[in-house]
Amino acid sequence: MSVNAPNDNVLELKGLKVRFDTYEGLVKALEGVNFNIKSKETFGIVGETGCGKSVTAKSIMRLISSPGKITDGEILFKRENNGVIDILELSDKEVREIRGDEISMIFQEPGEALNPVYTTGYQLKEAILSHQSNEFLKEIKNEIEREIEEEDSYIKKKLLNTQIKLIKRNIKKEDSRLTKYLSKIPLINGYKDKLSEKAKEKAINLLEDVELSEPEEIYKNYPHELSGGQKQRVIIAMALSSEPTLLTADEPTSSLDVSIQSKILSLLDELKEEHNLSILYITHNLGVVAQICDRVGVMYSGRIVEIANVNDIFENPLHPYTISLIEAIPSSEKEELNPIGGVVPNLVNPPSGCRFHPRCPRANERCKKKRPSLKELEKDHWVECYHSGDKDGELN
Ligand SMILES: Nc1ncnc2c1ncn2[C@@H]1O[C@H](COP(=O)(O)OP(=O)(O)OP(=O)(O)O)[C@@H](O)[C@H]1O
Repeated sequence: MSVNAPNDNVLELKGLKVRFDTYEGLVKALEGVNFNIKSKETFGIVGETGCGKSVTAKSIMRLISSPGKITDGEILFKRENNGVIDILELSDKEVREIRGDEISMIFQEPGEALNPVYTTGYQLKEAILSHQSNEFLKEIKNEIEREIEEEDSYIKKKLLNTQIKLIKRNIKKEDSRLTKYLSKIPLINGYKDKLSEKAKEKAINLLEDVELSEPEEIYKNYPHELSGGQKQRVIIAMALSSEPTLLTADEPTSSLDVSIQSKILSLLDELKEEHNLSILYITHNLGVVAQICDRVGVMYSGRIVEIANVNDIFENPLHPYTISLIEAIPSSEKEELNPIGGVVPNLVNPPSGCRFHPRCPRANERCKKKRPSLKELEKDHWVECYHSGDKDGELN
């Protein structure tokens, strides 16, 4: 299904709601999330633990499983052919075609995403072949056709022609007994080695792209032989192997030490340019937001409460929650983090009206009764607060 939304957005979330049916009651995890990601930008989602960052990322990939359910909203995604689809309207098969292909993801724990039993090279090659084997098979077919033109031996020509027939069957994913049988005959399955060589070549290039020195060595290593930073670079290489349009990154550096974290962020920034990527970057760390994001959405208790360019968020925060988050950053390494007063709301019985009102220094009766809507108070600066922009008045 194609939806018309002609603009520069790669992704647009509209009114997304997610619920978890638990023994404690219905967890209202996302309560109408709205934001967009433009082509080739890094959009950050920042907020305290439990506010709904990961649930948002998982919803985009349709990875919310029982007891969770997406109950409302739209997730509009601009495909490589420029058609816009609502991910929530797709069949499971259609979603699988997009997930890990046009939309890739990297997660917090690099170790968990790699299989300890296989070498990194094998895993990377498999990832490449799962998306690109047809492209490689077509290249190999053309190469064999050129070989046939130069070949004098009748028998060799015959064998090469049989290889071409087999390649065509593989491109069409014909899984017949004949295909399986022919694929086992050494004289006509030479294309398999060529396919493997092409995937290896691409894997080594990707390992170079993610700036791993000695990529040939890394290719042969098992995951346990790599450091945390090296593993995360391999994961990024795997995520890029399908040449995605959108990369979702859920706290991918939080388990790494600070200097490696910073290098990975710089790498992602470079890769965004080289690979024409848009990135959704999820973090609870405003320092990370400052380093990597172009725009940011501040999330509180299942709502995006402020969206702005990264400079505006730091220099002119308008929502009282964003202001508290920024004030919580210690001004020197010696200083402790200043925690935000109050507690993160219970999502089974969330506060009425604006969910931040119990912790907000500016809350009044109106905030308790009715939730404000997200409004553009300054150019490209959206805020969901009755008091933002004017310390005394009520603008919204
Ligand atoms: N499988 C689940 N079952 C029940 N509730 C869930 C489940 N997954 C998430 N939730 C609820 O959804 C809310 C949002 O969770 P989410 O993982 O998105 O938070 P987060 O902002 O990513 O936090 P963190 O930074 O700690 O990862 C949580 O408060 C939790 O109550």
